[in-house]
Amino acid sequence: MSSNRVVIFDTTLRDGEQSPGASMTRDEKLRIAKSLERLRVDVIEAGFAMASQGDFESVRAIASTIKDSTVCSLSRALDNDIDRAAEALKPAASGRIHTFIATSPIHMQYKLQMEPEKVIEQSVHAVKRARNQCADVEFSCEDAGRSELDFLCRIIEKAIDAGARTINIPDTVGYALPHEFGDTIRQLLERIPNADKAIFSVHCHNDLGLAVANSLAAVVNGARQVECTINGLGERAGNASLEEFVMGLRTRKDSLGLSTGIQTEHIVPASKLVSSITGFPVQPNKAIVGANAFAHESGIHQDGVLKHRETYEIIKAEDVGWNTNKMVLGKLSGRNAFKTRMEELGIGFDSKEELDSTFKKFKALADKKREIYDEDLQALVSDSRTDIPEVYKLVDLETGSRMGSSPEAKVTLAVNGEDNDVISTGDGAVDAVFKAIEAIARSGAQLELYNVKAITSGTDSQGEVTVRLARKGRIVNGSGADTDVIIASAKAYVHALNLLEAGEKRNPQTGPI
Ligand SMILES: CC(=O)SCCNC(=O)CCNC(=O)[C@H](O)C(C)(C)COP(=O)(O)OP(=O)(O)OC[C@H]1O[C@@H](n2cnc3c(N)ncnc32)[C@H](O)[C@@H]1OP(=O)(O)O
Ligand SMILES: CC(C)C(=O)C(=O)O
Ligand SMILES: [Mg+2]
Repeated sequence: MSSNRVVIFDTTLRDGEQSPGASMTRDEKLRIAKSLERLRVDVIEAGFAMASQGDFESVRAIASTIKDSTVCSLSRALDNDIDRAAEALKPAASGRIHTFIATSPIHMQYKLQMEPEKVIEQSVHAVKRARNQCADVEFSCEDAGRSELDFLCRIIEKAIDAGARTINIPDTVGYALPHEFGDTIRQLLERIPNADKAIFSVHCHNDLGLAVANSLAAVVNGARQVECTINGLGERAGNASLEEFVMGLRTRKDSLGLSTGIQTEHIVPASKLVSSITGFPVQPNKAIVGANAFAHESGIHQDGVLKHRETYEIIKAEDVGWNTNKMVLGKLSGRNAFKTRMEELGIGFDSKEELDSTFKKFKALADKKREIYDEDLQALVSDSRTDIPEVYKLVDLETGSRMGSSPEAKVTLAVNGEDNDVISTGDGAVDAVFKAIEAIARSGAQLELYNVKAITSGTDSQGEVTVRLARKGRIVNGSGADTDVIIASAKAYVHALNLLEAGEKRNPQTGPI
């Protein structure tokens, strides 16, 4: 392996599972392990064999199935733990025992209640015992981020002599700052005489949101394995996120000169699988795998991306497994994105004026509605393209409802350009509106059908109303759309009246117009 290659050690199934509420069954872990193998993760930490019979069986099942990644089990620096890990890993094509012990003064004194010399002695014993059963042994100095450098140098030198081939420096409580952590790695590599006999690894937690930054600082200073998890899952605030670290390295190869073996186009499917199995949703603005990571809503950005993608994107969505980037139409969008989306829907514009007037309607709708869907756009155009004379025009509408009394509607309807006001009551607000319109129009038409449909889901959805009116053997379907369903109903009724006036005929054989 080249010295510029960083080993990716995924611990979603071990540290990731330590996220409260993220525990996984054996079969779920196996599915995730297969997806990690597809990603070409170098090492999969499958669990902590000593933790429970279930975890032992998960490690064993993964060790029996996975062929292209090394399968690893965690163990304390205790004989029984190590033996249990070795037992679980027996079927592995390539297995690793990962043994650890805390090295910080606070952990040694209060948690382990052991003298530092005893910690060194127990580590050496543990590494040797692990090496007797497995060629690939990793040793971790838990809470290295708060350990004394001299002590780290001493214990690591002895662990390497005992046979550890990977030395992991965890920032267990996410305390380190990138410049400090990078410096620790550099000093360890410089000061430990046998450092060249092992790969130095880091395992960073995200308590200060610095896990990926610290991991990057570590590889810049010579670490060549990074422990991470899909979606940044892990104890407390989580571990360094695999997708962010890997894409950081890949995107900034110009500056870092380092690479991994990860097949990045499998990142998003892996993220979705982990999220669905654990029930931990991915926040929309999460880098790389969040739903908004490649979405553009504002007009200036959309225009830039449409002209040249790299103006606002440093990664191609397809490279990490999204189908494509996306333009989200909303009140901040501009003409270029609007026109492009309409063209994708097969809707062209004959003139700039037509584009401008439809765009104006789109902006008015977007002011009322948070997200505009394709169906909204289609409704917008069909509303504005029905080419009929406007004998009736809805000018204003006011409704009032109170429990225990009939709703009231005040409608202002222009007939051939002349405004008329009427107030009506009805069995419901819509009935009151229709009665008010009829009181002015006196169309003599029969209401044959009234239908409301939410064009999209959500309470801010546009309601699309269809009103079918019949008069003297003619039947017409009027339609109207609005985020206010009462207004949509009034628009649909008036549209139907105009269709009747336009004399569009019903062919009884072919159904309504
Ligand atoms: C930083 C990390 O992520 S470390 C990994 C954390 N993950 C887990 O703990 C999940 C799995 N853990 C478990 O299922 C259980 O804690 C077990 C099975 C490992 C141990 O359970 P128990 O025997 O009941 O011990 P308990 O969890 O209460 O306490 C841990 C013991 O291990 C000791 N210990 C902790 N780390 C180590 C270590 N690396 N090497 C040796 N002993 C250790 C503690 O000092 C304590 O010993 P004590 O009981 O003599 O005081
Ligand atoms: C067991 C070790 C590597 C760990 O998870 C930590 O220190 O955070
Ligand atoms: Mg950890």
